[in-house]
Amino acid sequence: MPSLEDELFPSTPGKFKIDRANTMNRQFHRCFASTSTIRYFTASWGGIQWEKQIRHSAQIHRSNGMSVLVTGAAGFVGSHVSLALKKRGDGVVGIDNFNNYYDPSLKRARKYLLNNQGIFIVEGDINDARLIAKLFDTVAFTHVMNLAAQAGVRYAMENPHSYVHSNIAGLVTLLEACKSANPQPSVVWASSSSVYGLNEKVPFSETDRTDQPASLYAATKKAGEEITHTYNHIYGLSITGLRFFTVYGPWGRPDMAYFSFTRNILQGKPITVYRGKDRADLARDFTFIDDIVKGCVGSLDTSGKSTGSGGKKRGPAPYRIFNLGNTSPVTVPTLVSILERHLKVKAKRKFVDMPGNGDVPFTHANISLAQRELGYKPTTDLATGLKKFVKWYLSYYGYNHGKRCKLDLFIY
Ligand SMILES: O=C(O)[C@H]1O[C@H](OP(=O)(O)OP(=O)(O)OC[C@H]2O[C@@H](n3ccc(=O)[nH]c3=O)[C@H](O)[C@@H]2O)[C@H](O)[C@@H](O)[C@@H]1O
Repeated sequence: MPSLEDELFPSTPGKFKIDRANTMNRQFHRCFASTSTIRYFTASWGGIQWEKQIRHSAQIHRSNGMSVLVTGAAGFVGSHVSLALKKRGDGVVGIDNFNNYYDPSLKRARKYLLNNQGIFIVEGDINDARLIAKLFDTVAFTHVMNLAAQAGVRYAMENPHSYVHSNIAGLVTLLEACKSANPQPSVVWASSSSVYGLNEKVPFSETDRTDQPASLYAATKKAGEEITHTYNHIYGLSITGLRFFTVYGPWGRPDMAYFSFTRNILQGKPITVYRGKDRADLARDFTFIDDIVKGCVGSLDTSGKSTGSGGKKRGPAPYRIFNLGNTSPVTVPTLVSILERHLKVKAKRKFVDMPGNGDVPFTHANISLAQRELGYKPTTDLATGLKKFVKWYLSYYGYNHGKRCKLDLFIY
């Protein structure tokens, strides 16, 4: 029988001790920032004690291990990847700005779990060049896993500047630090399936055109692919960009459809199901978090070295882009039916024509390149993955046999 921690963080085989009482005592407040202003929390950093914690967290506990700076470490993918790396003995230091795009208490809960495993998360923004430089002064990171980003396709119409802030300006600040670091780290970062935009050729291959983004979000991710290319070309940074396909699972993002549908279904509220042209169902190549974690770790393991020093390229370095999908698209109405089955509650569907807000009708990944180069092989179908998500959701938000439990807020 799987342990509680395996259920909470299924991507991390083995035993982590988790304080059950504390991780359960949490209430959900809101989905994401209701105004167009994202709050970026600033925190103080530096000092002997702080540096000691960073070094301790970055310590490697296996031969040929790596020390990885994970940005967005309190985020969905970031927290899972950090734990998986730590678990196998790599050194991990996290950074996260804990913004309020969605309920920050969920990010705090993830941080709490990571802290319990000896992972230190710096509260700060990747736009803070002094902070990033300080981190590189303190630790010679072998790898950077950049998962800090402004996510969400439709929110880009509400708050376009937050996408430029994190996905472009923040990325450049981070790459500047990487290029100047000695030794330079290898960089793996999160792009998105949304770069395929209006591409109609299926399944989507890495060589397909990506010059027709349908949202500003997609445009900033595509810009990231071009920006990282220049750092590879000029400075010799080893770069791997991962095009994630609608990642879902336990500890996921409340702004995503599977998560908000679950909440509404349980609360007896209607859910809005978008439909495409001629009332066609929309479909996504939903990919389970454990599979994504394997793809991220495989990318770090095969990244190859950066070749620059003193800010100068000394030879060609790897530049790679991979699809990380499931190769098995599922329609949104089917997603809803699976949730109904797992929740044992009927959804109140409201069908609406897809608004022109950046959505694309379908995604479908060709993963043969990742399979060949990374040994990437997704193993979780949507029904199985959603079952794990629902189980986590019910325990995290304190549902008990259909009834909402009254729980205290957890104070960190
Ligand atoms: O893979 C990706 O590239 C992207 O996947 C997701 O974006 P999306 O696929 O739009 O995921 P959801 O927001 O969860 O939407 C899933 C599907 O549900 C539909 N949907 C969404 C919300 C809603 O209220 N109703 C509804 O039918 C959407 O149109 C879409 O077809 C993430 O939110 C992005 O951050 C990520 O980069």
